[in-house]
Amino acid sequence: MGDIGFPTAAVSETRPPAKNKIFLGTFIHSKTLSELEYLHNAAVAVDSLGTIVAVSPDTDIAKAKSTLLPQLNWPSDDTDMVVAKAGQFFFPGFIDTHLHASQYPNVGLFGNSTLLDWLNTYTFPLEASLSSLPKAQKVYSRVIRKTLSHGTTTAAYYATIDVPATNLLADLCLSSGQRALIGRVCMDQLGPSYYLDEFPAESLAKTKQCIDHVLSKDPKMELITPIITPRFAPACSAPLMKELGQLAKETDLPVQTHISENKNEIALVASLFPDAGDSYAEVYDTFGLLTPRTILAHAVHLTEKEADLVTERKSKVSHCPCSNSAITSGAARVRWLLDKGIEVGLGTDMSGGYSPSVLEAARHAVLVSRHICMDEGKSEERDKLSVEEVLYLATRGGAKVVGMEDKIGGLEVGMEWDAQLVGLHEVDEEEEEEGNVDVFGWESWEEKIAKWVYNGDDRNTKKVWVRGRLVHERK
Ligand SMILES: O=c1[nH]c(=O)c2nc[nH]c2[nH]1
Repeated sequence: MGDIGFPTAAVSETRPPAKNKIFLGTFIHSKTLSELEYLHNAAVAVDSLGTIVAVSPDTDIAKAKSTLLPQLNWPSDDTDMVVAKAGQFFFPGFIDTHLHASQYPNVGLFGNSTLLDWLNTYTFPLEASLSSLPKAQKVYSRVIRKTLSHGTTTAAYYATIDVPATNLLADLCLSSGQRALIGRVCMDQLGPSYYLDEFPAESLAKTKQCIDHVLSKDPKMELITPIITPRFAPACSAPLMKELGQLAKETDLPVQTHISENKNEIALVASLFPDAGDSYAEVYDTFGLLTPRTILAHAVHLTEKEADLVTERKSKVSHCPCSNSAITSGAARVRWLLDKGIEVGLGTDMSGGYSPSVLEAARHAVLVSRHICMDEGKSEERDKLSVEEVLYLATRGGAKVVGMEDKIGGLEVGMEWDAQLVGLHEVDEEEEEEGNVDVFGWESWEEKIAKWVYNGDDRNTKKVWVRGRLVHERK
């Protein structure tokens, strides 16, 4: 499998020397929210550190060798050429802005539950059991491999309250080469007695241990980043949220939490925090947790005033349509959030969500937006999200949500090569079919992309790179 895999020690010190690479073929990425850019017969040059250093139109392999290599001063025997086959294209890696690595074994297991009973029945027992490191190793290795195989190059992970298991997740992301935000879950109330931080001070100290661990392994946060993770307001006491808000201010680290997912949850927040503002968003704001680096998952039932506050604080939203439908939380109004100027990305939210695939989240986002349109009297045709728009949310939008828009989400010079090679099956009577998307040859590229969004899966994800390194290859 070539140069797959990183050692687990600090990234910058121990990376094996990588070769320069030139990718050749069709490149597709979002230009704006509503527009994809298609570059055919092009070459993208990626240096040994994984940075895109040239994008060259009208370049085939011969021209790349005769013109691009000399321009870059790269010796041809030290440069790998990666050529897309007919029907294949390069696309930015997906960014999953919200998922619980620890809940992966439970995907598809939610019955008819809704948030609060789902947490007690399915979620807390599983998360608690991951204090067993062999079990955590099995679950975390699998979720990383699985999400990579679906083209997820960056993941904002929740782990559990357990420090060694959370640190293991960080180590495994490093060794697998997946870019990740690693969050130790903080919760000192509401959960069962066997799965709680005892005191705010303990929760804070354990969070700091995980932050230190991540920074000791990747001091420049080139691949993994610690993220402060108050589970959600009902599970965090006021003193704990205050400490975590203070920590966010001191460290300028990102924060992730849940907001306004379910109506009973919102009522619970109002009853638990009568003195911390008038709404769920104001509770977080009271404790300094609504920062420009905060990722708010769900945001299904935000009021106008709350959305305005989120806009003002420049906090971001992770839209989790599979989860919102599966555990009957509601339909988040993405167009409305975007109109408010809020940055939105997509989250699989495993295991509230049942699928590891951001592509699945993208198609579900399209469908949920149509349900909003059918909710007569409230919405307009323009609430519908297009294929182009959900692909933007899956890449550039997600990059903004995780605060990495200068590095990932697009394929321009200066960005890092976090990308996937997608192949769609060209119908041929002689050949066995591969995957669920059939291309007959008369489709435009726009139509091929639409077919991929609605019917594609991991069988179409042929290769995946993070920072220029191959991290998944479909055999
Ligand atoms: O979808 C969700 N998954 C969770 O694990 C969780 N915890 C609090 N709120 C939550 N929502």
